Amino acid sequence: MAVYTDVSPEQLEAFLSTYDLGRLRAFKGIAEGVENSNFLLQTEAGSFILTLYEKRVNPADLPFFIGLMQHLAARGIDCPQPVKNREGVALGTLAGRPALIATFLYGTSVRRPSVANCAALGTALAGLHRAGADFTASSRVNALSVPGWRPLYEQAKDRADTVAPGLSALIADELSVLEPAWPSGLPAGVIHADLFPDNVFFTGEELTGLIDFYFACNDLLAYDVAICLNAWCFEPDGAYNQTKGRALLAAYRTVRPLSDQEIAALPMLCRGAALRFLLTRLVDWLNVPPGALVRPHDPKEYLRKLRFHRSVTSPADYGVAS
Ligand SMILES: Nc1ncnc2c1ncn2[C@@H]1O[C@H](COP(=O)(O)OP(=O)(O)O)[C@@H](O)[C@H]1O
Ligand SMILES: N[C@@H](CCOP(=O)(O)O)C(=O)O
Repeated sequence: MAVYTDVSPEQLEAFLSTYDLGRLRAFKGIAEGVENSNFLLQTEAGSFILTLYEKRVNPADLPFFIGLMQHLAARGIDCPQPVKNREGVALGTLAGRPALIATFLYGTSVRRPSVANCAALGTALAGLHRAGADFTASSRVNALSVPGWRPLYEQAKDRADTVAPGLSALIADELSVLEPAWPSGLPAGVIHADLFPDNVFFTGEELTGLIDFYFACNDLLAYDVAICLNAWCFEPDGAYNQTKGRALLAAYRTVRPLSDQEIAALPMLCRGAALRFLLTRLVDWLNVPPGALVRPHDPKEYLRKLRFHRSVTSPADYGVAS
């Protein structure tokens, strides 16, 4: 569950009184999510999401995340729109935490994405990349790109083999391949960087919302595509589903073409994306605080994906032709 900070009705009423959202009708904590405390608010003006930012979010990054959501929403992307208080300010403080009220998005996330869901995701991802192209008000370095991986490995290497035999050596080998060969010079811009199925809402087959922009940053656009191929196109048995990959990539390319260089780099980018999530999951898995209510994500899922990418010989294996 993800409510780390309790908020009393009195605190919330006082906070809400600085907004033009009417009186509070109801509020409840949201169990999903792992990073921040989220609440569903019902006020006289409708439904909203209240987020209290917890320890892993750097307050210095909040203007980037909030500015980005405002920018994307203004360009027609279905993402949470930060709500400003009567003084025109979106970011406030509640229960000692930085706090944001944002618009509520309708729809539900899918557990097992279909081919049609993958295609819709590809279209939405390319739309997000295009809409973010002129977001220049601020920028954010991707702390979880190549330079961030080795420090994570250092934290995990001594105990990695308790998760899977040989894992420590395999990660060391990956780092020695990826660090010197990581693509450069590809088109870059704002990426979501965590557009997993739990962060995408559908109503039927229609994609109705993208949420959780708290890993967004400036990085290679094709790296975001690689993150999504990893998150959307593998089956529960660990097999890559080329039909889903083909649908995702083809839909993406109808909105934002991929260059030959980006396509050629896909195998390396997919490997890197798998390693990035393997590493963060591994560190979290090995450091679950006693009594924690949040269940860490399984690092072995990303180990299986990484093994697939190591066996890839051509971008065509992902369902794309250059
Ligand atoms: N704007 C929104 N509209 C509707 N539901 C939302 C919205 N933002 C968050 N949620 C709900 O809150 C849950 C957790 O949000 P998320 O941003 O993924 O949290 P975390 O960053 O803590 O992982 C989501 O799974 C969703 O159910
Ligand atoms: N998507 C990441 C974990 C981040 O969780 P989120 O709830 O903030 O999307 C993973 O699967 O490892």
